[in-house]
Amino acid sequence: MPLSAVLESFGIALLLPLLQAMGGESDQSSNASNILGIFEWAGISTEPYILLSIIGIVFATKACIKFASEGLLNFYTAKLMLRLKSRCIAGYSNMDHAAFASRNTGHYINIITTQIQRLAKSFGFTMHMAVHFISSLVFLAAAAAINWKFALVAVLGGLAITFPLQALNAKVRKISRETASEMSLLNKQLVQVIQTLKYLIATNRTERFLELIHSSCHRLFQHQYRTGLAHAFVSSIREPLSVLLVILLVTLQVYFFNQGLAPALVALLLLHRTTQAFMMTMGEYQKSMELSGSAELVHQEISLYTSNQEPRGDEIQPDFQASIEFKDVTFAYDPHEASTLSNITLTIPKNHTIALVGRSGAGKSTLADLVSLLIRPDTGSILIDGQDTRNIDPLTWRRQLGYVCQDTVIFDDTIAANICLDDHLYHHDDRCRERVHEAARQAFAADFINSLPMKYGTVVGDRGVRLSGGQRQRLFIARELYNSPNLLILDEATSALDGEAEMAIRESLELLHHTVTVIVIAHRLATIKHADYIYVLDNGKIAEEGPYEALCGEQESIFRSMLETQSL
Ligand SMILES: Nc1ncnc2c1ncn2[C@@H]1O[C@H](COP(=O)(O)OP(=O)(O)OP(=O)(O)O)[C@@H](O)[C@H]1O
Repeated sequence: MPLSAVLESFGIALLLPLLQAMGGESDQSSNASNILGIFEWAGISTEPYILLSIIGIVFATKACIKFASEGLLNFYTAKLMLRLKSRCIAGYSNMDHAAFASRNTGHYINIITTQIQRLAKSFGFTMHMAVHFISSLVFLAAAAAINWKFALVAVLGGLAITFPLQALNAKVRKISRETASEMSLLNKQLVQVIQTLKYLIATNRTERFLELIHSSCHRLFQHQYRTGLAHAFVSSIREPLSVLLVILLVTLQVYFFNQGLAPALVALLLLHRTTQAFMMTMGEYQKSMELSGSAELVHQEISLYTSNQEPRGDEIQPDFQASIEFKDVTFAYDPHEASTLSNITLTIPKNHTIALVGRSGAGKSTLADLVSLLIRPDTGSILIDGQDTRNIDPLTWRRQLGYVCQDTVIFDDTIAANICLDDHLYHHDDRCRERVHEAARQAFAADFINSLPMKYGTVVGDRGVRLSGGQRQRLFIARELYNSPNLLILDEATSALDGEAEMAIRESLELLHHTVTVIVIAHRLATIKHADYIYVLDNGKIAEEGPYEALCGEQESIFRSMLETQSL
């Protein structure tokens, strides 16, 4: 793009011999002679109509270069956005679970959708700024070649206006940071309200949350208004400053310099372009400052996920042939607080069903998260087939797991896609279709699916909003069974089901007995009656353990009191 400034300067400089010829100045300035000399050397006629045609060609070429360079810049801006989005998504998906869970959904949506887009825009403004700055130097150099005194005055004038604008830019930068974090807050509140809207409307509690959203929008409006004002200020002073410089130079020309009219006019024209290019540099700088908060936020985010990548012990890819062992495992979510799990030692033999029971908050789900390697022990070790999980590739391990967690995970897609995660495969692969139907039968979901108007093609809505709680749980179980896992973790997997449905699923799962390893977490003790071995957790420790019948025989035990409260 500076090439277009070179061309424009050349085009303007060509006016010098033209004006001198038209004004009848017989004694041409040395600059005009130099320009004409170049033409004569190249064998090009210096007739006025030839000069005018060349000026036309120069400006047309400049327009083509501008079009091509803008196109290229847009391409690289879009590419930058694409790469950043892909890198962030990949970075988040490989992030340590605890670090990922420390931020809310709104924050991640804000980074990936809005902040990266703003950063890419800021990149575009920075590139424009560099181009305008170089162009202003080119115009200035051309003006200096024609009239160095004018150019010197223009440089001094430019420096004088730069300093006051710096203070304005610092302010814009501060507002930009505030805008970026306000956007995160607004997204967080929006996601929260949208996810809980049904409850909020049903209990008439929308007002408080809408107020929060409204005040966040209001703060954003103020930030936007203030940056807009600063931007308007810089763009509106561009013209008067340029004209002021021209007036100053004309005054100097008349009273002090007293040079030929044609060089003075051409130098003025070039300096006018210099001022404009310089003010555009300032304008683009300010626009990029308006978005600098987003660039800082994305940069922080990249550092955060880079330094919180999940540990990968890639050497060993476990096949799970024998057992999972916990050896004196201790874990705390917060290193400054008491441990959530302490001195856990247990063994889960392959193809056995193990149950974890205990009061709410005892640490059962935390233990399941340790098994899936979502979190890692602070002390002690977890071994799979005798291999320390620190050396194990977590992805290979997780591929063998089925995990029905408490928060039912349903995608806004068809029933079939919710089970096999690939609607196309379901429709084009008979084997896949059979497996989907089989998994639905095992999860006691086939009947309700077949009663739906579109059966397996029914779209279930956002988080399965068009299904009942029990239907969602059965669909979730069907997905995990479809994958034929080696280890199935069922964390309150049947809590939303009626007695009949729970019994049916239990019977289905009993068919898997001794073919799949199962960890069942349940409050209803009837659910775990057929487990091979039961661990009772209390306050993060294993308080009792043994087979169901043995635990039933204990007096004054936690298990016993749970049995009594459930009248079993
Ligand atoms: N992501 C987390 N960050 C911080 N603390 C957590 C987190 N998840 C759980 N906890 C805390 O760890 C403790 C054990 O939680 P956990 O979910 O393992 O209990 P649980 O036995 O499964 O309970 P429930 O039966 O109610 O599901 C609780 O005190 C809980 O507040």
